[in-house]
Amino acid sequence: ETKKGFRTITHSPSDSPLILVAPSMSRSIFFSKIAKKPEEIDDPRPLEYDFYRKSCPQAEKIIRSKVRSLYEVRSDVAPALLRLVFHDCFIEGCDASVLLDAVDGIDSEKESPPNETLKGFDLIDMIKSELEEACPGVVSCADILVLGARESVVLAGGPFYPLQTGRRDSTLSFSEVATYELPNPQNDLPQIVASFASRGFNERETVSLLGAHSIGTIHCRFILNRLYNFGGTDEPDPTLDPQFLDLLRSKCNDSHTSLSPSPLLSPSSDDGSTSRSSSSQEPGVEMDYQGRGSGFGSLYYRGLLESKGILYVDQQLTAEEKTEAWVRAYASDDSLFGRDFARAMMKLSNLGLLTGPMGQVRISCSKVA
Ligand code: HEM
Ligand SMILES: [Ca+2]
Repeated sequence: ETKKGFRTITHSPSDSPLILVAPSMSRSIFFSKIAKKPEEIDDPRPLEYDFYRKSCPQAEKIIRSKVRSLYEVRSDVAPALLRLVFHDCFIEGCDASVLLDAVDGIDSEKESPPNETLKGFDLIDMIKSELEEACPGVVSCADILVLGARESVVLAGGPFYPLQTGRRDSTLSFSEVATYELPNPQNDLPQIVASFASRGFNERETVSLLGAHSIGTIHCRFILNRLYNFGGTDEPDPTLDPQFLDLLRSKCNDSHTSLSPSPLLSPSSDDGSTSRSSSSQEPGVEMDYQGRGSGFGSLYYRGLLESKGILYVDQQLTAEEKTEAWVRAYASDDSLFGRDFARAMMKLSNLGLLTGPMGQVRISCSKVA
């Protein structure tokens, strides 16, 4: 129905009167500015599938192929990008806040103690620079993070999951929040459950997300106390399988204790002995320590059932029946794990949405535009 160049649109059966919209107005502007129900007026624009289809049609393809080509030459690409998205999304949502550098003496999340060993910032920069060449100023760092992590999961043998895009980048870094709200590897089960519940994840989702610990490396500093001096006892963690204890001790020997004076016993204190640049030389244990090849998920959970969890926090998943039941389920059913992990990753990737007109699209992911 046309009336002097205006289309008449009824946007919902119950809504009246009709609203006149100029044909040139984009659908998104129309829906975000005019057609919202009163209680939704301040809501941000929702994410969309292939948000960049007009503004940068190659965006998702560029991200996919760049992650793949980096992965071919560097095996640590997948774990680095997967961990990065968790540390971003868990703190004030998926807004690339974790990527910002400190400025003018204001601390950055990057430098907060739980993020000291985060890797992959250089990878994000490489992906971003290709996108900037193709379509300057269009693709957000927050979208690069979630899409890069999805590609990493697939490359590591995990499930594909659909993701919408259109996230925008924060102008703030939340260093204090990261310090206190990122889970700690020494947390016990009630602490883990409470921490994930605060972000909307139930126990089943929490157990499935920890399946991310199927890939990557754990630096010795995170497990030394379990191996040599558990809870100040001068003894190892009694719940560790004895043979596995020997294997871990062979990779992380006692002399490391004096090299890195247990940041874990005082988790939130920065003892200054650990910098990102040195962590790559630090000894560690491969999550896939037996080199059993691909097996994203089930091998991790089977390890837990054999008391071979590497981090204390991993082994805690078997501490109570309610979560152990999910560990058992995932250990024996790959496709159940794949479905649950995919769904939980989608949920993680949509935490705390920052969409237009809020936030910005950074040009360099480490700096506010
Ligand atoms: C209770 C929750 C969690 C705790 C306490 C935790 C803690 C840790 C710690 C201490 C490391 C070793 C870091 C290092 O040695 O440099 C690690 C590695 C890793 N974490 Fe988690 N994590 C948790 C949940 C998650 C989740 C939900 C994901 C992703 C969905 C994830 C992904 C990873 C990955 C991929 C690595 C390997 C990183 C690499 O090799 O570069 N973690 N985590
Ligand atoms: Ca964030």
